[in-house]
Amino acid sequence: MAYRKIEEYDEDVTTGLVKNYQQVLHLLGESPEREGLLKTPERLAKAMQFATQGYSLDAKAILNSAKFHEEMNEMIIVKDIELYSMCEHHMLPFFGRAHIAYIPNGWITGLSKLARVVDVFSRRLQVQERLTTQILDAIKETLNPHGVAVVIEAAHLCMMMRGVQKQNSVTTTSAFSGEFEKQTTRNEFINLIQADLIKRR
Ligand SMILES: Nc1nc2c(ncn2[C@@H]2O[C@H](COP(=O)(O)OP(=O)(O)OP(=O)(O)O)[C@@H](O)[C@H]2O)c(=O)[nH]1
Ligand SMILES: [Zn+2]
Repeated sequence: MAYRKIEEYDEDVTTGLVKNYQQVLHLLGESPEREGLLKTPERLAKAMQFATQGYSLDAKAILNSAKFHEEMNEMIIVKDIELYSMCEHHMLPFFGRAHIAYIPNGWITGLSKLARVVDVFSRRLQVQERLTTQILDAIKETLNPHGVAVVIEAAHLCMMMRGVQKQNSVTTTSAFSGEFEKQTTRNEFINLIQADLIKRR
């Protein structure tokens, strides 16, 4: 199933998580019975299922669901796709933006599908490096383009609110295939994602 309505939370998973989160609250010195916390285990159970729904989504099915034949051989870029993921080491959020480009080879996909693929792989326990290559591989394997480029810039809460406590560091990861392994193509992509052609808010 390519799409899943997020209202459909798994009852068994929710029940299991609720029990465990009650215990977590207790171990952290809280009273799960106090008014403000009564529904917190259930809310958290649903929030975590939302944040990990990517496991049940199929990136290739999503890209294939709007795959069109088109003779176009220029670079297509969708940039500034916001993403929220969780690092697999601390289960704390990391968030930022993905920039994706590909050069078609007879097939294009719906632009929104590229953003959906970012969600499919973000909504899991991740490291930023793997997130970057998984997005690239899904596009490469589905569209067989002349090349794919993915750049992700993100801030990691595990480096901000705890641990090394650096508030301003940004991590950039990139993955390139095919034509984007050439310096000139890569530079064109980098220049275009840095350009502000449309004035934003
Ligand atoms: N490569 C990579 N590392 C990440 C990512 N997210 C978090 N980390 C790092 O995972 C590492 C885990 O290191 P450990 O030493 O096992 O954990 P820790 O004792 O909590 O480390 P500190 O965060 O340095 O306090 C840390 O250096 C994190 O910054 C990611 O997306 N990619
Ligand atoms: Zn972390």
